[in-house]
Parts: sequence; C-alpha cells; structure tokens
Amino acid sequence: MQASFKLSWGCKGQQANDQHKKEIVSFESGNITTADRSSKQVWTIVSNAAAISLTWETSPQTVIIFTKPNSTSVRLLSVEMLRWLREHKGLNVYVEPRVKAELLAESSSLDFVQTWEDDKEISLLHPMIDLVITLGGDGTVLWAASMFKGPVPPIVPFSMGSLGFMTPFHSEQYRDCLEAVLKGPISITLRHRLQCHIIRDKARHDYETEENTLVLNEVTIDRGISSYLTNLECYCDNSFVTCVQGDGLILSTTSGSTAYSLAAGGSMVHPQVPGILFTPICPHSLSFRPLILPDHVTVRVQVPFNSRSSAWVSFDGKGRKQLEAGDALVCSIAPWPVSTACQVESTHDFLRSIHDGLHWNLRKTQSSDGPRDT
Ligand SMILES: NC(=O)c1ccc[n+]([C@@H]2O[C@H](COP(=O)([O-])OP(=O)(O)OC[C@H]3O[C@@H](n4cnc5c(N)ncnc54)[C@H](O)[C@@H]3O)[C@@H](O)[C@H]2O)c1
Ligand SMILES: Nc1ncnc2c1ncn2[C@@H]1O[C@H](COP(=O)(O)OP(=O)(O)OP(=O)(O)O)[C@@H](O)[C@H]1O
Repeated sequence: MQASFKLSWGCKGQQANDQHKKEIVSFESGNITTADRSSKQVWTIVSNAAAISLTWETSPQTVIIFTKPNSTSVRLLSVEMLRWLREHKGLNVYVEPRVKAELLAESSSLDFVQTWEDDKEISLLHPMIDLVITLGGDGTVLWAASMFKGPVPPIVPFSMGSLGFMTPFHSEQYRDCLEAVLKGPISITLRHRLQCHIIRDKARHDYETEENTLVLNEVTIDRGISSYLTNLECYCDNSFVTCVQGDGLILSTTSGSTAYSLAAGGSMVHPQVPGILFTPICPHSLSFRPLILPDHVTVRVQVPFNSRSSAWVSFDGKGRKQLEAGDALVCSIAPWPVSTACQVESTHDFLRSIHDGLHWNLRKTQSSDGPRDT
C-alpha cells in the first residue's frame, strides 16, 4: 500500500484555494496526476509559481535509490544511506538490478536491499514506492523520472555531479535532510513532462502506434549524421507554425529550459510556469526567434515527403530514433508531472541554480567612484 500525502498551495504565506487546485492536480493514493488540459485557465492558476508543499498523511515505507554508474563516491554513499534507511528508519529499500549485483559482490550483509528481475516488473513496483532518492547529477534525475511511465513518487535529488541544476541537496547532510523529508512537510517543484509519440507514415493505417515516451527536459529532432539541413514542418493544434530549416528543433519543458534549449538560445523559464518551449537549433534564417507555447497545445513535427534527408529524435538526450519522410512526432504535456523536493522553495532553488550553476548575469559591480547624475 503506497503512502499517501496531500499537496497544498501557498502564496507568500497565504493559503491559496486548495480545493480549486485539487480538481486539477489529483494526488490520490500518492499518485500525482493532472487533469485534462482542456481546462486551460484553471491549470494556469494551479501552476502559477505558488509554493507547493507536500504533507505525508501516512509515513513512507518504501524508498528507491537511483545511482549514477561508475562513481566510487556515489557507491560508497549509497551503501551508507541504504544501511541508515534500513537500520535507523526501518524502511524497505530498493535499487536497480545492476546496483544490487554490485552491492552483493561487495558484501552479503546488504542482502536486505530489494530489486526486480525483469523490466516488466518495474510497472508493478511503481505503486509500492513512496519516495525516490537520486545520487548523481541532473542526468540521474532524468534517468529516475524515465523509469516511471505514469505517476512518479516525490524525488529527493542529492548533488553528486558537477552542475546539479535540479539536485539541490548536499550529500554530506543526507541524514538531516532525509529526516526532514520523511517527516514532512516538503516544499516541492511540480515539473511538467512532455509525452511524445512517433507516427510512422508506413503504419498510418495500423491501430498500434509506437508507445509514448515521457521526457522531463526535452525532445529533440535533429539532422543526426546527415550533412543536409533538416526540413521540419511544424504544426500547433493543426495550425501551421513554421518550417524549420537548420540543424533541428527542441521541444522543451520549462524544467528543460536551462539545458539544451538554453544552449540553442531559448529563454530560461521557471520550472513551474506551464508551457512548451519551441527552440530551433542553428536555423538558417535571420528571423527565427524561439517561441513559448501554452501548455494545452499539441505540437506535431513532420518530415515532409520532399525532404532531402531523414531526421533523428532523441528523448532527454537518449534513445535516438530515425524519422523518415512522412513520419511525424506528436508532443503534448503529460498528465504525470515529476515532483522534486526543494532545498528551500521552488523559486529560491531555481534562482540559486542559475546563479551558482550558470553564473547568470555575473559582472563586476561598477564602482561608485565616477561621474553621476546631478
Ligand atoms: N548543447 C547542449 O547544451 C546539449 C547537447 C546535448 C544534450 N544536452 C542536454 O543534456 C541532457 C541530458 O543530460 P545528461 O546528464 O544525461 O547528459 P550529459 O552527461 O551530456 O550532461 C548534459 C549537461 O546538461 C546539464 N543538464 C541536464 N538537465 C539540465 C537542466 N534541466 N537544467 C540545467 N542543466 C541541465 C547536466 O547537468 C549536464 O551538465 C539533455 O536532456 C539535454 O538537455 C545539452
Ligand atoms: N541509474 C543509472 N543507470 C544508467 N545510467 C545512468 C543512471 N543514472 C545516471 N545515468 C546516466 O549517467 C550519465 C551521467 O549522469 P549525471 O548527469 O547524473 O552525472 P554527471 O554527469 O556527473 O553530473 P553533471 O551533469 O552534474 O556533471 C547521464 O547520461 C545519465 O543518463
């Protein structure tokens, strides 16, 4: 039985209208799901960067730890953390099968750690997990989120990488931090994901389409190894947007706005702002500015039949798939956001990340010594 919790919204100390928001963000039985996007205005109210707080109604019992591979410091910390969670907190602890094999090779005293045998079992595991811990960088948070094809338990990301934009917790203080998280309430960032699926021209009469892929950062359609320009026809709710002629296009969440989209000239957007960023990669045109589309639209990107080359899709930088002429990628906001625990609060953590991680707007301060307005 999964631990249950409730979410509440507050604006600068005031309690917002939670009932109104609960109709849009359901958090029954520990599963966070958002309502159909047709309720446009209401959704905007829900997401409007008010501080969101998670309070446990029943205590978490089962925790999973995802770890960055090939890191000695991560491995050592994960062993210590697994023991502490089991021996001091009495929790059931899970790791990925690869990690369990590594742990057992190290010591048989870690046989209390649980795992699964087969990828199919992971869908059975989801309803049992109350809390996710990540030890690594942003890539480990993306990896953990990708394991959940539906609702995602709250994620507590510890920083053990170099940039750590989405990983606000310091691993040295893991005991204090996890004590506070397990007790609650926790301030969270509700990060939207995109659901993407490919429609193959060859299979357009088939009932079965390829399964949806969920991304936390972005889906990228690029030229891959081809040396030709990509030629991508883009539609938003069936209205023609534009044709991308360049290296490609990034469709990003607002959480992903500080990742690849930023490198391609897109704006940085607070992760709780609802929307889809439409950012071209090296467009061969003088006037192609990036766009931000509302969260209720469906974007379709199609390789036209007269395109000189195919295109390639990647999901959070992984799982590349080829798009042939006539194939399309369809993308919209998914109903299962990812809640990540905040060190302080969503806006504070976001601003700290752009200052400390990206050195945003760092400039020597002008001295007061000089000419002045009189
Ligand atoms: N030119 C680029 O900037 C570029 C190119 C390819 C991929 N990427 C990004 O890499 C991501 C995959 O991450 P990975 O760790 O698996 O690959 P990786 O190991 O190549 O790391 C990519 C870098 O992007 C940072 N990053 C990831 N998500 C971020 C976010 N939401 N905000 C700020 N920085 C973020 C990571 O900390 C890391 O430093 C992709 O989703 C894509 O956004 C960026
Ligand atoms: N549990 C995992 N299993 C397989 N691959 C993983 C796992 N966790 C992370 N990865 C992959 O390992 C790579 C590096 O991870 P991550 O970004 O967390 O570390 P990092 O590169 O040291 O951090 P930073 O990006 O902050 O420097 C990413 O591509 C990520 O997808």
